Amino acid sequence: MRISLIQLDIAFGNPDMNYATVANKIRESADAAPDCIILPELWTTGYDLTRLEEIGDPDGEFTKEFISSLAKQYNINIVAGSVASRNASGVTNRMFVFNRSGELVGEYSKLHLFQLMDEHLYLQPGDAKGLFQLEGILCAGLICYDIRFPEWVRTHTAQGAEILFISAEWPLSRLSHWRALLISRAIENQCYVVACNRAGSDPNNTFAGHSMIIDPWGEILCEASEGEEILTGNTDLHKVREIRAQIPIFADRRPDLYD
Ligand SMILES: NC(=O)CCC(=O)C(=O)O
Repeated sequence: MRISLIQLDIAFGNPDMNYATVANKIRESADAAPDCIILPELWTTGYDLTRLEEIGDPDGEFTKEFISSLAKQYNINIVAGSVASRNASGVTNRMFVFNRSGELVGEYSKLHLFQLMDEHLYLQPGDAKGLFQLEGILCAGLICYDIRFPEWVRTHTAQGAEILFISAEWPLSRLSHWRALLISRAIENQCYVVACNRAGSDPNNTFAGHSMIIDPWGEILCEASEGEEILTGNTDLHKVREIRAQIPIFADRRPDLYD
């Protein structure tokens, strides 16, 4: 699968501007003929958390229609990062995944809320895994802080996920953690890690960029710089199967003793 990661700056609290930017970036990405595109976390609003009741997308409906039509128009699978999706019980940080026909094939709400950026004050946590199929490949969607929870990531790969799609707004001050955690998740799960971060700053943070694709041996196949960039790379699923056969960690696990 050929994948483009759209590492963009996000206009703080300005969904209209962000939808327009994303439509342009997806059009631009299509030139590299990717099978799949991924966007960063909370790309419609950024971390304008105090205004999410006002600017969050009701049930994610506008975002779903918007992304579905772009997926169809360009014949590309889209892992649509995450958006603030609001309903009667609150706002979730929610990822939507569309296939080339514009069908919704996956949804995931961020499970672990990041207190350092006040998420626990404004967001409701998810309660379900982020597994979905794209082009016959079992994939998992995760959001930013989730990568600090290897036990959560493992529940997806133990069920067979071969590509982890991670959308993030990860600050520059912890860039070393971002890189180390992503490489670790790839090695320990023997899977591809496709991690799309944002660029730029908001009133509270400067973000790291450094989106990347990591192979199941832990090698970084491509890595963006700090600024806005569209990064494209290829995954080869044979590599996942070869490494899982060579070092059979899933067969050798002892989950009966892990609690
Ligand atoms: N948006 C996030 O979840 C940020 C997570 C983060 O920065 C971390 O260090 O973890």
